[in-house]
Amino acid sequence: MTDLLSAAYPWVKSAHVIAVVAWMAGLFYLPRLFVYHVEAVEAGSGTDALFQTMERRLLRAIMNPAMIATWIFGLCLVFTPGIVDWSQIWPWTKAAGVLTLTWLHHWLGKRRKDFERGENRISGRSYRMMNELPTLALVVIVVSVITRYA
Ligand code: HEM
Repeated sequence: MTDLLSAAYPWVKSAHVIAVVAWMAGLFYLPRLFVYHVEAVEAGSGTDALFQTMERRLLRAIMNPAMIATWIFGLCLVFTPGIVDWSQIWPWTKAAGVLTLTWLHHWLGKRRKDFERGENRISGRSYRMMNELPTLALVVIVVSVITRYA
């Protein structure tokens, strides 16, 4: 099994980064849709229904599969011999960033259901602030994997 993972390493890493890009696109875009949904759309209108469709499809067709693929390929990389040394710091800072993004994904999924029920309680300003979280996590993750500081 570990031989297979070593042989597939460049392909698995490529698939991992492709999945990451798709996931990040959704994590940046969904809270931005929520900002406009709160600030510019009247509840119960046709535009409300259109936003709900865009939000549901973004989450189901892109973000959920991309998050799952990122995790599966990422864990394959973790189990590839010689790639991760847990005595170093970078895997832990990366893990903190990844857990933050995974939490944000689930939080956004719950807020999408609130919009669907017409029960959103969160302001556009708060969604704007949440929109900064993926940027912060991305900086931590990319610096961790690229610099691989001790
Ligand atoms: C979901 C759980 C994740 C796991 C278990 C995971 C694990 C890994 C591992 C073990 C590597 C291989 C490092 C190497 O070959 O040097 C890697 C590479 C990489 N990961 Fe992740 N990762 C995850 C999520 C993410 C996320 C969310 C991002 C970006 C936001 C990301 C960005 C990258 C990049 C850019 C590389 C390539 C680094 C390089 O080749 O130097 N990963 N990942």
